Amino acid sequence: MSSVVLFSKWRVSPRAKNLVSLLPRSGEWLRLHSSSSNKWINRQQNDVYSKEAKLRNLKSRASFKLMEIDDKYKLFKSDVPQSVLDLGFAPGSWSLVARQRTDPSSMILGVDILPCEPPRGVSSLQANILSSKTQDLIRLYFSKHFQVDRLFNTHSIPIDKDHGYLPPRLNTIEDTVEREAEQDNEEYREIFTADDHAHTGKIAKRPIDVILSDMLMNTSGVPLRDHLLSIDLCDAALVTAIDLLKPKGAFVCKLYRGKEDKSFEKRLRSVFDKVHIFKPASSRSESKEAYFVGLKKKAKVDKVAVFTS
Ligand SMILES: C[S@@+](CC[C@H](N)C(=O)[O-])C[C@H]1O[C@@H](n2cnc3c(N)ncnc32)[C@H](O)[C@@H]1O
Repeated sequence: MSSVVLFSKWRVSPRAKNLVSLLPRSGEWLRLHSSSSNKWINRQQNDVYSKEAKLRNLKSRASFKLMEIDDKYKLFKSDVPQSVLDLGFAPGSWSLVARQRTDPSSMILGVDILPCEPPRGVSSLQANILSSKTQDLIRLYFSKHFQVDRLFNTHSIPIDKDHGYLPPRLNTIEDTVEREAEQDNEEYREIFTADDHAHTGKIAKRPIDVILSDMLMNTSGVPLRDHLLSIDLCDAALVTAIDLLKPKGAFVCKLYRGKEDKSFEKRLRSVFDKVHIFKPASSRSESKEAYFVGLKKKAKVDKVAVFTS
């Protein structure tokens, strides 16, 4: 029996008929959709920050938020190389500001769950920050003298007693050289040259100077849901900061505000000596977003205590 015959036997129930009558005709869908898009376009066109971003060839008005944060809290240094991690970097406005405001030999890595071409001079990783494997890849990028064992399963790493979580169980160049005779070298992928290692001398356990997070999923319009999802992303960024940010390092994190603000602020205070909540002038006043800034990361942080006390 063909599907056409089946379809011809289909009857619309009285209840379904009522529902169908509630649906707008196709032109109305179109009008609804186009009126909200028009609103968005008008708002963008009349917005001074959007105009300025266009004039200055910036990717988006979001650049100004980071500029304001940096003007106030001095995150970037133009005279010493820094390592900067930009979480939720797409489309790249913040990474571009970091690139422009840091020393040219700084390392900047953008991470986003979406595929995105990074700005020139910025590296990128397409990954979900909520996956622990992502942290390993970030560590690998900044610890440039490490080599990664291709067969290494990051999910089976034992917990490190020293600082709580994933230890850098990646192979150093010396380890690999020693084992070269007995192992097939094809199992290892060299990320950078041995010269980098000789130059740097020591392997930094926590290699990052500044961690930025502007992560947010599309808001649903249900404030509590959006707030709790935002808290999850902020906590993931904070875990990354506890594990990978240098002592005295700086942290910036966007939070869609709500009832959990205070507890997140408390966690931040147990990791950083100074904590500020900042709403840049370039952030729309009707938006529930604010930026939580942590400065001077403490030298010793007990991650379990941060999340349990
Ligand atoms: C507001 S946009 C960031 C804008 C960016 N700071 C800029 O200036 O161009 C938020 C980004 O967070 C990313 N994001 C959301 N959840 C994420 C997750 N779990 N892991 C990685 N990125 C995520 C989104 O894909 C989105 O690109």
